[in-house]
Amino acid sequence: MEEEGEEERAMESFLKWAAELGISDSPSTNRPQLFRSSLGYSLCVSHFPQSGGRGLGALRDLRRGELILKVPKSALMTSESVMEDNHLAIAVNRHPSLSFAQILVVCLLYEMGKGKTSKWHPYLKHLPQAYDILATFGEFEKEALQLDEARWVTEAAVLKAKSEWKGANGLMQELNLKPKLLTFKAWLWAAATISSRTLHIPWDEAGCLCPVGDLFNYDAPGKEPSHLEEVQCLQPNTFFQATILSNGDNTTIADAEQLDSHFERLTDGGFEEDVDAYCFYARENYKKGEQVLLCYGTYTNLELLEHYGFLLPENPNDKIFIPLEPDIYSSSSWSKESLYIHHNGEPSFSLVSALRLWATPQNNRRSVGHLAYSGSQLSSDNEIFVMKWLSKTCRAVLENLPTSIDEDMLLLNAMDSSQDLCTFLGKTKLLSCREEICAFLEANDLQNEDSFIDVLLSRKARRSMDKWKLAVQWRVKYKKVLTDCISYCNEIIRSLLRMDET
Ligand SMILES: C[S@@+](CC[C@H](N)C(=O)[O-])C[C@H]1O[C@@H](n2cnc3c(N)ncnc32)[C@H](O)[C@@H]1O
Repeated sequence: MEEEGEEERAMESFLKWAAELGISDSPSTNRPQLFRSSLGYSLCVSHFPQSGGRGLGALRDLRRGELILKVPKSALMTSESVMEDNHLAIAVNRHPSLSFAQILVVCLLYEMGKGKTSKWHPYLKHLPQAYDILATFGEFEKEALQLDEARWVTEAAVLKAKSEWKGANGLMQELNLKPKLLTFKAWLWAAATISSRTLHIPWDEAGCLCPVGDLFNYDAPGKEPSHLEEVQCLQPNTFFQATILSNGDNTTIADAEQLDSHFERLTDGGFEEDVDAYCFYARENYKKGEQVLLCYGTYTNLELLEHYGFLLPENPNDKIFIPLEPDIYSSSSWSKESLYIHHNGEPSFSLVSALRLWATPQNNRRSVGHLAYSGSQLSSDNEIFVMKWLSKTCRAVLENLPTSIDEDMLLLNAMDSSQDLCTFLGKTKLLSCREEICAFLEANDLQNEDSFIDVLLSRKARRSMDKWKLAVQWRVKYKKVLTDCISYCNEIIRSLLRMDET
């Protein structure tokens, strides 16, 4: 309780600091609460346990397209703004081979090293202490992903982080960073902060850290109405419209064009040169109390895990890849990346087309190519062969995995309902994934029976379990897509056989 009160007070002082920098969720520049808090008119900081934890809630009904938050350029933490510190700028310039991202990581660590004297101290204090992006996964959590595709992505992420850290080491030594800030652990923390919190800016490909603006949790794209609906939906009194229409006669073509270009970026947000600020707009209508979300981009669940350390239970942009024979890739001109299965189990247009061609005798492929590329079935026999092959391949992948969806679900249940290690071990005693549980204990130095006396998990073990849980959630989603694909194929086979009979 006391802790909560303290957290609230700390957040209040952060929002007051943000207001002093001109960050505001109100269109009016002379509202009474100015300099008291940057929020309070449209948004408030709240907790949403099911979708992202700390986030921003609507303080009133919000209309799609309405400006809800503005963060002036001077409040953004970018490499450029941190390098106003001459000592840092001179040192960075001596290392021209570093990437934009490496420079921003060093800037963040450098600023952390300043402690209370940093201009951004109130902001830095509120950053998460730990992250779950794939680069932070250890061997155990990587193995728990079970699928090669995911293990490779994890391995590559870890290697990339290590090599970027090593590459920036010379600069960090020159800057005399405290030993704690020179470690790979500190680098991973800063790199994960950059990966999961930066917003796009036109002048630096590493992006910017945006106080308050980085409190929006993620919503997947894909359900926005068309532009036409957007126009109808906008209220004439929104701050956004007031800003552009105040420039003059709203019937001029120039204004109409300006309006069009504004519609392009209406949902979510972006840096706007004309107001020299990052502006955020409501991406849909929100009722008072609902969480206001931001779309960071289009990501599969594996990409969300890689860059942001979470996944969506229902992700309309999820896709999975299955192992395909080399002949399949070479029998058509579809790219490898286009041959996947959608989140709902339907094979992609290109995958079906490629399989139809591959299942056609080589000497006939030329004559049916135009049909296959336009998405037509080639024949009932060809279609049944393709669907049977796809269903068999999905089943083989499922059978080769060490655990079933049901076992994974039991494991997830045990994780969710156990407060301590003894309970967890009791609940998982009869599960067939004993090997995996032993690997968790080993990875966290918990094999010794004595460690069970201390029933509460160490911080390290709790962090490992959080990542383990994400890995299991990811593999369950993968397996569900395979199962749905098998059902989809079987349904098509059944309907084709019925048609053949009649
Ligand atoms: C830009 S921050 C958003 C604010 C963040 N929740 C905080 O407390 O600072 C992005 C991070 O929030 C979390 N997050 C955002 N959207 C989420 C969602 N829909 N489900 C679960 N976690 C989410 C992830 O940890 C992600 O890396």
